[in-house]
Amino acid sequence: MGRKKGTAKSTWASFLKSIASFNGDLASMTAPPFILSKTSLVEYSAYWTEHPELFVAPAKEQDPEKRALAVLKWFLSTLKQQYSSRSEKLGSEKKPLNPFLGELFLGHWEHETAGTTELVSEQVSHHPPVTAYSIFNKKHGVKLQGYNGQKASFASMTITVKQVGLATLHIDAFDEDYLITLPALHIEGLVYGTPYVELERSTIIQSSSGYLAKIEYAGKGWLSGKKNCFTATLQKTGSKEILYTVSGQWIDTFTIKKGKTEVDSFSHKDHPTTPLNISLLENQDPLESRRAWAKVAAAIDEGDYEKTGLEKSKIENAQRELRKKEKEDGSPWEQRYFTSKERNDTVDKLLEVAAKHMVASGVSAVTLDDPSKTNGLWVFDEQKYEDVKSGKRDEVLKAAVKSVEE
Ligand SMILES: CCC(=O)OC[C@H](C)CC[C@H]1O[C@H]2C[C@H]3[C@@H]4CC=C5C[C@@H](O)CC[C@]5(C)[C@H]4CC[C@]3(C)[C@H]2[C@@H]1C
Repeated sequence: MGRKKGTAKSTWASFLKSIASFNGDLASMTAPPFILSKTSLVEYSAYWTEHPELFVAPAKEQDPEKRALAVLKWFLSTLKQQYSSRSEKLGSEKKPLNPFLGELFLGHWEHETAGTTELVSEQVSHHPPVTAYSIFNKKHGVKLQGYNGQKASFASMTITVKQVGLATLHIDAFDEDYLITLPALHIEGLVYGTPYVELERSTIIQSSSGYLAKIEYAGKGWLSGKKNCFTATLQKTGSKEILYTVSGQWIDTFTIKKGKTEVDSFSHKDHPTTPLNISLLENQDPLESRRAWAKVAAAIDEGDYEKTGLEKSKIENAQRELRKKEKEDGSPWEQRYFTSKERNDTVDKLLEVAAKHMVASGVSAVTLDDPSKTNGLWVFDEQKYEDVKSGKRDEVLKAAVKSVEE
């Protein structure tokens, strides 16, 4: 794009000055055009399963300890795509498009051994922005669902992001659940104009079968001056005995040890990701992300930032009109695939076991998000999903789409 180095430097410098007056709402930041990504945040749910073979591996483990280890290995394999794939593909972290309420991202992965893995991702809240997702592989009976939002702050030239939300994995064959908490992150490299994500503090995976994994994240100058490092341990509920330790870089290679013996390792260069299949734009529902943002994406590709702004404000104004109308009619927007609940006994039970286990096994507490304090828990509604598929909700959906398209 026709951007002279000089202008970029000055726009980036004025951008950094603007962040200093940051109010915590990432979406409201007007980032300079070259940092804008044409990808909407609603697409980020796909990063959980770009290695479907690892996602379904736990369902094949008869031994509960090895199953818990397989879940930890899958989780660790998702971090590179989640937090570093833009830097890798685009040269730096980018600012995603801020999804509108009801925005959808639907797709599926086809893998020779894992079979079909389906993705449903929906922007269930706009103020504050919350994305909910359900990813399931029927052949192996593995289901992941979760939701996330972000609380951001800015200090000493660094944007720090605390993630709000959580994920739960269910393995049908063993009727087993895993609670997964989300890492905090900060954006490094802002001053140099090449921002990238560094994860921080720690997260846990607590299984209903009584295994607790804890992952501690660290950046440069911690392990060996390398960035994006972590160490992880797997323990049995209440026991101080460490069953496995995992360490390395989540953007590259990590090894799994039982005591001093290396029993497994994972390296991204040996594990290419499986591409996600999504429908052609003309076959997509008007609320599907890439169809809805097509004009904005084209303007960003052309480097025509004026047109980008114009097309973006068209979508944003239509949304504001819609909210106003819903308020007048007293008919608030209805989420298509997800329902908000105050409590969910699976999550409550796992949060309780995790908290007890961390005390009993001397694991220093991590921030266990109590869902009720984070504007409710968003759960995938299988009935809503089947009704949409069977066409039972066509009338409702047509009305919703019509209101957006007007
Ligand atoms: C807003 C100021 C601005 O544009 O600064 C420019 C810089 C690109 C830094 C801010 C943006 O950095 C992006 C990184 C995004 C997170 C990356 C991965 C995930 C994991 C996923 O499962 C959930 C979403 C999450 C947490 C992304 C949230 C949004 C982040 C922080 C983008 C920032 C706007």
